[in-house]
Amino acid sequence: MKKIILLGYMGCGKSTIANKLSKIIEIPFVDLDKKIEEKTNSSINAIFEKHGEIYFRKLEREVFIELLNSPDNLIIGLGGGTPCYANNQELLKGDNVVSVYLKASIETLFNRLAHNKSKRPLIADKSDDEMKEFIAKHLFDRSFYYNQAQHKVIVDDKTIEQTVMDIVGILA
Ligand SMILES: Nc1ncnc2c1ncn2[C@@H]1O[C@H](COP(=O)(O)OP(=O)(O)O)[C@@H](O)[C@H]1O
Ligand SMILES: O=C(O)C1=C[C@@H](OP(=O)(O)O)[C@@H](O)[C@H](O)C1
Ligand SMILES: [Mg+2]
Repeated sequence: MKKIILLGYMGCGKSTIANKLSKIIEIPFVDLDKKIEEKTNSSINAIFEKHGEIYFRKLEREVFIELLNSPDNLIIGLGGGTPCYANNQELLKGDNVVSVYLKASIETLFNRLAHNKSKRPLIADKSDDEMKEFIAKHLFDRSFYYNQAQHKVIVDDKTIEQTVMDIVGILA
């Protein structure tokens, strides 16, 4: 069954866009982070705090594979790091998978994340200056993995609706 996968850096809009896309194309949306939180009955912050990032990455891969193997058509919103660990990028190449990279500039990401960092353990404690540098370096490191996606949509200066319609166009 078809899986539409949205990937990209924290704050690029995976969760927001997937939610809206789901309503338009009438395919259910599952947010990988939310699924992990439901399964563990624990927040992403608490998982990082109690068990560390490596434990989270194992869990993330397990739950991602579980979703890919589900018999339903699904839109899956990944976490920002999902394609960058444990060879998960290979899972983006399956026959029934359509993967879309939501590509945002450092500036867009900074503007969105500056007020939305408390639930993101990798940046929660960073000052504005630290964040800018962190995002720039981290995005550079991760871009190799994001660019493995089959499709790319630039999200800078677009409304949620415009980005959703770009994806609808790709899926047509
Ligand atoms: N044009 C836009 N497209 C997507 N998100 C936007 C846009 N403008 C503002 N935002 C905000 O940016 C944030 C994106 O966060 P989120 O959807 O959680 O991203 P991700 O899941 O990729 O980390 C949300 O707070 C959303 O409301
Ligand atoms: O980039 C990352 O490594 C992470 C991104 C987060 O998801 P969002 O991209 O939805 O914020 C979440 O999975 C976790 O905090 C780690
Ligand atoms: Mg998200």
